[in-house]
Amino acid sequence: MPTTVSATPAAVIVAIDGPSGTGKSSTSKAVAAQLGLSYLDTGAQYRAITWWMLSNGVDVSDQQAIAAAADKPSIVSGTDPRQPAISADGLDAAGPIRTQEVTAAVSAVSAVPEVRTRITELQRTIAASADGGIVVEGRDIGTTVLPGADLKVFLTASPEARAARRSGELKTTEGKPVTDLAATQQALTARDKADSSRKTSPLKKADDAVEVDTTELTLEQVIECVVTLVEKAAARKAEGEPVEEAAR
Ligand SMILES: Nc1ncnc2c1ncn2[C@@H]1O[C@H](COP(=O)(O)OP(=O)(O)OP(=O)(O)O)[C@@H](O)[C@H]1O
Ligand SMILES: Nc1ccn([C@H]2C[C@H](O)[C@@H](COP(=O)(O)O)O2)c(=O)n1
Repeated sequence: MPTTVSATPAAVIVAIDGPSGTGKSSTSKAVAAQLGLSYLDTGAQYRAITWWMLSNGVDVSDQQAIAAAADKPSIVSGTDPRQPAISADGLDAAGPIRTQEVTAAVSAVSAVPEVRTRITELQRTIAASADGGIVVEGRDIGTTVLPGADLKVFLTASPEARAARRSGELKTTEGKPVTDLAATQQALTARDKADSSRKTSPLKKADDAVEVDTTELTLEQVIECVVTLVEKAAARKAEGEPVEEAAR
């Protein structure tokens, strides 16, 4: 992650969406750190509520049980891009939310409307209190959570590229590296399908989002591209141009 912090001319709200493994988290953290913005990982919030449910005996195959428990845990997110933090009922969830057990259950939990209402409210509150601007990444930020964002970016990449990126970092529950590329790609596309086909707030590119295909780009190139888009959006915002213009 770059260490230089350059000044943005206006406090911008940036929405970064896209399927799994397209580079949303890596890009969002680096862009926020470079431009001195706050950062919110909304996937981590859905993962944290899923982890809480799994740890507290909620049957995650039962939509009604999930809905009934949606308001119970306290989910707290840090917004420092250099030290992302997430807790559920005061317990550090940063490690447990990345296990395969949580990854396998998170699409089902996050599809339940009561969960989405709860987490969306939390996200809007955090974004509204980020006085210096914020980069919020997820699946429905540009379409549902922050439709008035100053800049919307939709990251894509081929399933093969995403699986190759993911397989380098995944661990089994026993702590062994995941080496089966085909299985990784299958799990990733299955999660995308579930996230894109759910009724409430599916994964979807906002009409006014800038699409960036990262398949052939290095992470550094993607970061540079998004930094430029944010700087342009911030300059337009400072000049008082309409929000729709800022997102082009
Ligand atoms: N352009 C790129 N080239 C190569 N590797 C990349 C690129 N972008 C991201 N990566 C790597 O791919 C992996 C997944 O990236 P990241 O976690 O940022 O994706 P994501 O879209 O946030 O995924 P998810 O939605 O599943 O959390 C990381 O190991 C990251 O370093
Ligand atoms: N805005 C969001 C963010 C995430 N989700 C769901 C769908 C994902 O499969 C899951 C985990 O996200 P990740 O950590 O992989 O980015 O959370 C969502 O529905 N809406």
